[in-house]
Amino acid sequence: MGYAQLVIGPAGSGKSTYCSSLYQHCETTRRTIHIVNLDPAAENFDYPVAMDIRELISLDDVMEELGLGPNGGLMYCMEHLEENLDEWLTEELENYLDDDYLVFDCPGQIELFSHVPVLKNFVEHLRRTNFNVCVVYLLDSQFITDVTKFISGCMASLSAMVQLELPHVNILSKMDLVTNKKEVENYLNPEPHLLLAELNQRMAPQFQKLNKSLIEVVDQYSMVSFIPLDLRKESSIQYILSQIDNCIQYGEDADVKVKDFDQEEDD
Ligand SMILES: Nc1nc2c(ncn2[C@@H]2O[C@H](COP(=O)(O)OP(=O)(O)OP(=O)(O)O)[C@@H](O)[C@H]2O)c(=O)[nH]1
Ligand SMILES: [Mg+2]
Repeated sequence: MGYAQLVIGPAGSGKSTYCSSLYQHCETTRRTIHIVNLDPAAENFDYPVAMDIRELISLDDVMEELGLGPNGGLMYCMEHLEENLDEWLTEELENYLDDDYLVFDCPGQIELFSHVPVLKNFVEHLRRTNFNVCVVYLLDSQFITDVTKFISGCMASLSAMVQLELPHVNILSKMDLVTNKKEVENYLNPEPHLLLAELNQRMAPQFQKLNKSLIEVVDQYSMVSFIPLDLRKESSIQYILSQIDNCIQYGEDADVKVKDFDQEEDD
């Protein structure tokens, strides 16, 4: 069994920075993780790159040869990745054995996890190769200064959740930049009825019914929960990692054995 995090979220939300901080954290705690670059447009890395999509396809070549712009070029690269899952990914994964822990640093184009099947097929491939996968969705705390932005952030995360159908951890990144901590903390675990009241207050009366449905959707998918990430604090990274580990049952082998044993005794 292998373990993997798929780190996604809007452009600039802090995915690559999160990956490198996680790497550093694991170095200090003497834990081995491997970071994989899935962004064909990435150029500088603060972490050792274990696998790299740029070895499969070059964005510059694609843009030049096909006359595509940066976003169209990226989508082309990702589709190329999808077509080469069986060859490229399978081969690359052969370097990783049982119990290895991979973290995939994804590009920020929202289409990738909203309406093209690339990442879905990617994770299905990982799961077939016996990986436990968790989606780590980063949202920039700078963008949730009011309820409308918060809901829009939730909806984007939700679209990833329904597409990928994986355990899902929402993270509010860049907490060190937040000046009004109280205001943001209100959105970490908000009461749905308070969100609704706030939304109704912000918007014209004809949207009340829609607002109610929106909040219900978000609430029923248990979306309204974000873990704050403050990279200045080791404890913050540690906590997030432990939540994710929990989702993918990393390090629970010992527990599982104890449970099996107990069960046998009960039977
Ligand atoms: N202050 C602060 N800045 C951050 C933090 N995380 C990321 N940044 C900055 O935000 C910018 C974008 O960060 P990246 O890690 O490149 O974001 P990304 O999600 O990988 O971006 P794309 O790959 O382009 O989608 C950079 O200038 C980072 O230095 C954080 O926790 N605190
Ligand atoms: Mg990045």
